Amino acid sequence: MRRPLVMGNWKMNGRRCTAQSLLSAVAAEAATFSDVDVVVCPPHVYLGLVGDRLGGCPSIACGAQDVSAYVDGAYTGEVSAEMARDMGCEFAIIGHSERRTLFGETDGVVAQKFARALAADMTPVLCVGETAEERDAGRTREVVLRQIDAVFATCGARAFARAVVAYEPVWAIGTGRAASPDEAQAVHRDIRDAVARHDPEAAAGLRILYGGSVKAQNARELFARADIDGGLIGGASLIADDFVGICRAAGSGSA
Ligand SMILES: O=C(CO)COP(=O)(O)O
Repeated sequence: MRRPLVMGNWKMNGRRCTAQSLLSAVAAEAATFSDVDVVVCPPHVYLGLVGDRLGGCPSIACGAQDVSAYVDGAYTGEVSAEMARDMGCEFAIIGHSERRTLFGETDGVVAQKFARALAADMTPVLCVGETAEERDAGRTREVVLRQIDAVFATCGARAFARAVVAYEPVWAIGTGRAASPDEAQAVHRDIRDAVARHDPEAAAGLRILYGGSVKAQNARELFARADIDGGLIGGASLIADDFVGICRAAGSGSA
């Protein structure tokens, strides 16, 4: 019922030439994952280039890694949701743990950005997840639900009617240590139940991605779980063969 979604978050990596060759290699294989929605999220400065390149490949969409909490105005260095939308972005990653920890984004700021993405007619991809310390203290559920609730508080009960959630345990990002399929599934279930308490219809259709050390080797087992609807991929999204393998693993075709 929920169409699988795989997103590549390039983070602050690449140059024009590597972006072009990566996109060409992924686009050339697009027919092998035609039952999966695929989105690439380059650094803002390369959005135009990526948009131009994807013009010939309608099955791969473009997303922003972040948007400003403000609308257009005197905010030096910021990029508004409206600008990202104007450059062809259909999705916006919101509240990635690197933004939360390295750039001090609070739940309140994250909720504001989520609202801006919606207002700009983009699909916000809300990242949630606990740190290693929080996990060790048995606080995973509490932390993740607090992050979800902050968005409901700002955006209202229908906040997730057109949105995606990405569960990215902080301890799994870039460490080579992914959550086990069972562990991830349990958190995804908690997230869907939490959304259902406000909006049962949105919860049923909500795509919940898993992120954190997803590779072509572990993707299929993760995506096979009932509430894992795809992945948000960091490092492996920079390597064409790996990213293509993950996209195929999300679909019904063979890897
Ligand atoms: O942070 C991530 C995607 O947003 C995950 O990164 P890795 O896939 O490199 O662990």
